[in-house]
Amino acid sequence: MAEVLLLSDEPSHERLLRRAWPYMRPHSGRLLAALLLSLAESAALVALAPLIGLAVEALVAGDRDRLLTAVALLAALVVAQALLARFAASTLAVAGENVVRGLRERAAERLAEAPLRFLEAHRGGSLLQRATGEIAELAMFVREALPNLLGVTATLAFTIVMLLGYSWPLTLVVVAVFLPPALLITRWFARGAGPAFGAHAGAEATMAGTFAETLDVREELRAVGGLPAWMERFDRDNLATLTTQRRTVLVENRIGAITLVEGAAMAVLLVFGAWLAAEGRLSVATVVVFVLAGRNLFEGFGDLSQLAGEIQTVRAGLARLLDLLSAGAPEPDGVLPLPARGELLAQDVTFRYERDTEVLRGVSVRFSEEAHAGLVGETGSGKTTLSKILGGLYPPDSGRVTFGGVDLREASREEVRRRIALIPQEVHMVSGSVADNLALAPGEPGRDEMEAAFEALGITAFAAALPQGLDTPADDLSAGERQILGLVRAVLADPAVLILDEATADIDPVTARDLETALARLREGRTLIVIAHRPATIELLPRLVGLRAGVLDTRHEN
Ligand SMILES: Nc1ncnc2c1ncn2[C@@H]1O[C@H](COP(=O)(O)OP(=O)(O)OP(=O)(O)O)[C@@H](O)[C@H]1O
Repeated sequence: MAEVLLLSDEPSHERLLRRAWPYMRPHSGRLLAALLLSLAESAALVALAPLIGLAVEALVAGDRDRLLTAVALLAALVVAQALLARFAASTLAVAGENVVRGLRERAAERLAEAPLRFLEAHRGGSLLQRATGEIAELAMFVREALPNLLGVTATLAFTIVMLLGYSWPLTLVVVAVFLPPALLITRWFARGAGPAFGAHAGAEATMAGTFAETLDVREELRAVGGLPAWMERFDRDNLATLTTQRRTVLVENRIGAITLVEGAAMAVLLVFGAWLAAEGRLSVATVVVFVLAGRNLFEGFGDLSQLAGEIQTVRAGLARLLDLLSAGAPEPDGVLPLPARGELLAQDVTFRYERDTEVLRGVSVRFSEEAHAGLVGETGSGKTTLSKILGGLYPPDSGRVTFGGVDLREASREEVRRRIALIPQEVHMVSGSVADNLALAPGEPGRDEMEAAFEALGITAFAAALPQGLDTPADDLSAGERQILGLVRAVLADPAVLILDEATADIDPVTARDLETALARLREGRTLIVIAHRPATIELLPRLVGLRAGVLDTRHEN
């Protein structure tokens, strides 16, 4: 099987920032401005304590002028700090939201362009969770926690530098009492956090997958009475989510131990500071500065630890999102043009959806220009798979498919779509009107072209009978009507080859006639390959290609 990169349930958290940088680079100017504003805000916050110290000194010395100056500066600094905090937060939020928007666009692009095998290998809901849930988490973090994170980190660094300037022995004692145990606790937290938060994100994605599947298989579940068994499975997924969440709470609680260390460090600061002051080695004002700044220090570290839980959640989400962005890379597009008409040839094609099960083995078949043929065989023999490979939707694992002598893998996807139209048994419509769906044809045709296509296929009566014409909601159409629209969409692209998986769903006689009329017109001057289920269709085809358990069945060669 062609290698498909699979998403990991708990992707690596290594070098996350470096891996995310390409998505941040376009907004680096604003991010830098936000960083500078944040640094300025932190500097203003840290400067409050020394200013209060100055005021205390002036008060003790009875110096009224100095006291007034210190108070005026304090007032100015408080206002400046508040303004800077506001600007920093809003600039960072805008920059962060732009980064998140870019990530969202890339994720949507990836899902739209990812190799079909990649999409098939994963549950739709879990991919959706990565592309939406993880991004929503990231957006929330950017808006609410990131400004705080930057501010607190800078405040901590500035506070330590400032305190060293006042009294390095007292600073060292405080740092020595506080920092080692606080760091040990943080490490203890971080060690458990990666796996705990990663497992929780994985469990949530599994549950999202089950949720999405519930909607996909709703009719089958009700028809076979499978709801109780399905709900049991959902309950299991739900319980797994709860269990992993409990683990994250336990890990988060580890960080609470820092408050004990905070208390001990403050006590040491007071006792040692008072002793130094009593010895005359420190002024009372300096002790006041230490007590005020010490609070900044401890609270800042406490805030950082609180944020650590959110950081871990967002790291797990970011890792899963980056995993999606790197794993779901589209197959490289070819560059060669395809001739307007030509022979379609499969040579020794082998294909597996999953490892070890060969669905097609050494299939070689030739469809000359304008040939009409039917693909027949028992259910599961590989007809649909061969049609998708002939249509260039999946590359074969070995062998090749050529059109007009050009390997489809080397041709541009756009050219392949224009030359070979594939109409599946069940044509899915996107939400919107008939016109919205026809507009998906190559070249984005307008309404005039759509009407001309109905006429060319001889089914203007079909178009006229649609309740709201081209504005009829596509959801309201039957399987047969959707397949007719598939043919109309095909004629809009004017393909050289038409591959039709004949609808097996019950089609009313009027729709069946319209379908036959459209097909009869459409086949003129083109290669037509029909996966034929109805004897009436098989009879009309001059050649049959048979498949049996993934190999050509020569009994049908005529
Ligand atoms: N997306 C898929 N992932 C894994 N296996 C698949 C997938 N699609 C088809 N298969 C398997 O490949 C084999 C061939 O399926 P395929 O649909 O090509 O047969 P078919 O002849 O078209 O059958 P039918 O007439 O019922 O549509 C079957 O065993 C099927 O279970």
